[in-house]
Amino acid sequence: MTIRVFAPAKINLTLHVTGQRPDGYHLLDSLVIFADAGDRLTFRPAADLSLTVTGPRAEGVPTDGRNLVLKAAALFEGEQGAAITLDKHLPAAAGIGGGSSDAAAALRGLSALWHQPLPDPDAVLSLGADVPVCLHPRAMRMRGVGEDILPGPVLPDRMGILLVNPGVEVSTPAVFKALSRKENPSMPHPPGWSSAAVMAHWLAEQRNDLEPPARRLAPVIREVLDAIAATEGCLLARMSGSGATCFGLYDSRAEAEAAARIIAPAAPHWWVQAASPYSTG
Ligand SMILES: C[C@@](CO)(OP(=O)(O)O)[C@H](O)COP(=O)(O)OP(=O)(O)OC[C@H]1O[C@@H](n2ccc(N)nc2=O)[C@H](O)[C@@H]1O
Ligand SMILES: Nc1ncnc2c1ncn2[C@@H]1O[C@H](COP(=O)(O)OP(=O)(O)O)[C@@H](O)[C@H]1O
Repeated sequence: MTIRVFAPAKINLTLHVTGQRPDGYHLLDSLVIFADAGDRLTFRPAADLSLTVTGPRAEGVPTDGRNLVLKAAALFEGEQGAAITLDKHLPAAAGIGGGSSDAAAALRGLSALWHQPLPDPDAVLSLGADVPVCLHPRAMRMRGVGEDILPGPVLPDRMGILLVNPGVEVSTPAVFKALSRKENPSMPHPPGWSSAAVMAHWLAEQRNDLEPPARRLAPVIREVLDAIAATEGCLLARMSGSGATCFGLYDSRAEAEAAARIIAPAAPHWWVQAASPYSTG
């Protein structure tokens, strides 16, 4: 028996930082979607627990107990075996939740393999603020420090996404620390949208509050945003999470793919990926 779980890239279409808790964690209000670009995990029965990391973005990803996949496995009752393979396609520490999405995929895969319920919500949150939302890979509104999640709006039938990462790792705590103003307005209720253009118009009124501090720490983010914004048909260019990955929105996947064909050869060291929204339905 082999269980396969896809771990899609997370995109913060908006990221409003609305306050800070006494323990230092920030309060967020974020519209999150997922892309059909991501990592692939397989789970097979085995006497011992093991993790093998493969794929084009495997380099530098920990294979020991620091890997969020093994941290997720440790939340289940008892010591059980599984041979886990993580086929890594997403850049790490990139603001698109690669590790968090892997952790959520591991929770789902091991729950099925071991016939155990998912760990309780506090345990899931202890893996990372992004892990609860990654357990529900569809349009979601995320609040609190990441634990308060509810279904988001229905996305337009047709839209294209471009993801671009300049290969610079940005530390999430460092970006939060560099944020000058912690109390910013929350996001209005996201309505449904009839098209990607109408959606982008609404999103343009919203913000990623982590973009200015991330740009100060990694000025190349400005170049990435400019490159995306200059492509034909780009409706919105913004950074995701704490960066440095930025996204572009387009009316169709074909337009996102055309933009990727412009940017990739001009910046061979950047990770450039066209995608569509991912949804488990
Ligand atoms: C900023 C976001 C937005 O979706 O995305 P990424 O840039 O990581 O993709 C997330 O909140 C990140 O989630 P995640 O990466 O799981 O965070 P954690 O491991 O729990 O926390 C890393 C560090 O970020 C800071 N942190 C994180 C979440 C939060 N609500 N407030 C914070 O201040 C803390 O300094 C914490 O030590
Ligand atoms: N499965 C994993 N994939 C990627 N990084 C991981 C994984 N498990 C642990 N890590 C560690 O987590 C850190 C943050 O990775 P990631 O979740 O991809 O970033 P972000 O939170 O910015 O989206 C990395 O620096 C890496 O060392």
